[in-house]
Amino acid sequence: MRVAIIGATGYGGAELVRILHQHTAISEYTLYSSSQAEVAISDSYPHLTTISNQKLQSINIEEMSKNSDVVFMATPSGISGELTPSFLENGVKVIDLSGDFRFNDPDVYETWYKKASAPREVLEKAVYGLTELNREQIKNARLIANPGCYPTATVLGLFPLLKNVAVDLDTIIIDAKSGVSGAGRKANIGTSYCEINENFRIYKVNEHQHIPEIEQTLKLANSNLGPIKFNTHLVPMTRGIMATIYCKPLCKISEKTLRELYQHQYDNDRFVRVRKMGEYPATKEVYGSNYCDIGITFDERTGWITIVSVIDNLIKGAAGQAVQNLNVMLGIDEGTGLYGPPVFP
Ligand SMILES: NC(=O)C1=CN([C@@H]2O[C@H](COP(=O)(O)OP(=O)(O)OC[C@H]3O[C@@H](n4cnc5c(N)ncnc54)[C@H](OP(=O)(O)O)[C@@H]3O)[C@@H](O)[C@H]2O)C=CC1
Ligand SMILES: CC(=O)N[C@@H](CCC(=O)OP(=O)(O)O)C(=O)O
Repeated sequence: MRVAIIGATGYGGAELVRILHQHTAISEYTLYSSSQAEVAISDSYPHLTTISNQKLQSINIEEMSKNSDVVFMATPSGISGELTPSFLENGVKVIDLSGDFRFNDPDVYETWYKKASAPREVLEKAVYGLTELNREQIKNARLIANPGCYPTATVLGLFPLLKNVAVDLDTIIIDAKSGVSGAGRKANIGTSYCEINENFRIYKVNEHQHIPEIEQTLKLANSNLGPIKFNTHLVPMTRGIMATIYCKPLCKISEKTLRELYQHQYDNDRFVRVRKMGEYPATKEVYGSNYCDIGITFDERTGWITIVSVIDNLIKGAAGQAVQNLNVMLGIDEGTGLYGPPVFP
């Protein structure tokens, strides 16, 4: 299996390098950049010194197609939509970390990403790569749309509830927080130290591009779901996402029943850990790992459910989930290269 990474100089790409380094089934991977060539990746990322001395190569679709079986696109939105159709025509599989292939309807992408969509006929080839929901389809996929970081935490946190419990759908509120690496490595005033440090800020209020992705996926659990209330905050930490989700069930439900329902849903999913009663996960408890940890409770006093779902945005929210999907496509142990425990403290 020959693997290529486009966008290797970004945070998602560098995490792919780190994970593939410890992946027992992948011995060969090549790194591509649109802005640098013949420069070692370890010059951009000294933590990769002696781990990868590979030089970055220029992107050339024909050459890459001869030398690669799978391409990871760790690029900003809009790039994969342009390059992927040619890779697919050349018989190369694509795992896209961007939002370019996540929607069934091109108009939705164009409305929320404010960019031209990939053609509808290529969108139709894409399988949404939330491994826990779509494992069977991923096995035979040629194009994976790796989910967004917030949708990963949110959907894993809400799906079992919406599928199994009658909930007042108008009451669902998703309050999400992210570390700054979610914004990528490129320089930006909004993510500079002085703007982030000792600060806590809401952003993209009511217009985050992950809103339609969450709606589209959660409608598979309950087709009556309407527009969701979802907002995002930037937290002065490097990695991690916490989605705190509130909603009101239509009838009383015990905390024990709720937990059993979640445990049943994720029984065969080694990367989702449902916490014991009264325990709520913190982002550091999944830091550097492919886990999504979920805590859930029902408040007898108010009749509301609270769900807390945490991931590492760069791992389960991006590079880790992308490798999990690669493993499923290869028909090998889904956790290959991903068994590293969280780094704590
Ligand atoms: N950061 C996160 O937590 C998550 C990110 N994502 C998505 O994954 C993708 C990568 O994110 P991230 O690694 O954080 O982003 P970064 O900004 O850190 O890196 C993106 C990389 O894309 C490359 N690139 C830029 N323009 C082009 C171009 N025109 N053609 C080819 N390559 C280009 C750049 O490398 P070079 O200049 O060397 O070509 C750059 O290093 C994005 O779509 C992001 O939204 C998804 C989930 C979580
Ligand atoms: C902290 C931060 O800025 N996070 C980014 C995550 C972007 C992302 O992953 O975008 P796509 O999934 O659409 O590719 C954001 O909120 O836009």
